[in-house]
Amino acid sequence: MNIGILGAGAWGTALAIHFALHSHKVWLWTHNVRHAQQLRQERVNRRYLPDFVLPDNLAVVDEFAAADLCIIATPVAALRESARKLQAAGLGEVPVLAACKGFEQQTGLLPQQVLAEVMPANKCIGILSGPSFAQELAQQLPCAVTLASENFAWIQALATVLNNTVLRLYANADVVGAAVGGAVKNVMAIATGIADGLHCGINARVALMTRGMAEISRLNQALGGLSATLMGLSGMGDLILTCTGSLSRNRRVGLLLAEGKSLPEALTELGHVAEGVYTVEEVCRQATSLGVDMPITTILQQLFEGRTEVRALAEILMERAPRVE
Ligand SMILES: NC(=O)C1=CN([C@@H]2O[C@H](COP(=O)(O)OP(=O)(O)OC[C@H]3O[C@@H](n4cnc5c(N)ncnc54)[C@H](OP(=O)(O)O)[C@@H]3O)[C@@H](O)[C@H]2O)C=CC1
Ligand SMILES: O=C(CO)COP(=O)(O)O
Repeated sequence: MNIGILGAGAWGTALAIHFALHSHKVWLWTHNVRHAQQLRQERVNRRYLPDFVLPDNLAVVDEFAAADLCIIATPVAALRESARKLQAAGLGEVPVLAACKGFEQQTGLLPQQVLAEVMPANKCIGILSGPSFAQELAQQLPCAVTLASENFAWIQALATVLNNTVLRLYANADVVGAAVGGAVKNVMAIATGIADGLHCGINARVALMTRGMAEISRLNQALGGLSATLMGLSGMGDLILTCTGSLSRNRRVGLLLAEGKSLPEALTELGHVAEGVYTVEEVCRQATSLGVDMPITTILQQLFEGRTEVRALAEILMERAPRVE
């Protein structure tokens, strides 16, 4: 296939390298012209994914070229703008996947809903989600992810075409469930990072992950996603990876907060996007309007707004009234 990838951060670059190594012809675009020049000159993404050479069949472009599939791998905050650029370039009906995880701020839309708004004539809109650290995919280590779309015939065919011995793709028609799991697990990764950084122990980590999944399930149900999807790669799979894996940037933010860093300091030190930070506010807004109880997300919102301190989090969560499971 001819695959176009928007966003030359860690994830866009890893996907581009992976698909190029598996015989697809790939173009990679970044909004940052100087970064594009550096990529073309050195053939290595020094800023976001060092140590991996860009294969010859991967072109770093300034203008979008024709494509059979476009993948938007920018942060969610840049998804709408990137989709608009595709639409303006005449690629608005090319099959498209969002590879970012989160809710759009202000609108509260999930990635596939943003794409549908910007590209109303596109019949093939989906998301790529699931447990997948960029570093490991770039290394060509085995990985399994979810491709989800309301257009199930298309997404199933796409999963078959893209499937290879390194990346196994599972098709799913429940795009809401897949996107909710992918978005909110980042919030739980920040929470477990904090707990681990404060040496609360493994019991606490697993309690947060499990009760985190309970609150993700409540939100998912209220938004119309299926609970079965949360048992899969884009739900439980990505929750486990991100809450326990040392490569997770969201988990790292939690660890830095536990060290006493402020949120801006933690994000500067990270140098990458941590979507959970932006997801917290939107999830709280939706949870309130839908009447969904999300105590872990709510406590993080209080922390980010300076209404509580990192050392008080465990006590606040543990002091809540007993509930049934
Ligand atoms: N890294 C990973 O392992 C995985 C990440 N994801 C998801 O992929 C998405 C991207 O993450 P990741 O690549 O890791 O992030 P990074 O922080 O590594 O890179 C972000 C990239 O987005 C670019 N960008 C920022 N603003 C814009 C904009 N307005 N228009 C176009 N591009 C922009 C940045 O460019 P510049 O800095 O030059 O401005 C940079 O190239 C996130 O939603 C993340 O959750 C999903 C699975 C795995
Ligand atoms: O989504 C991811 C892996 O599936 C990446 O998580 P982080 O953004 O926390 O690194």
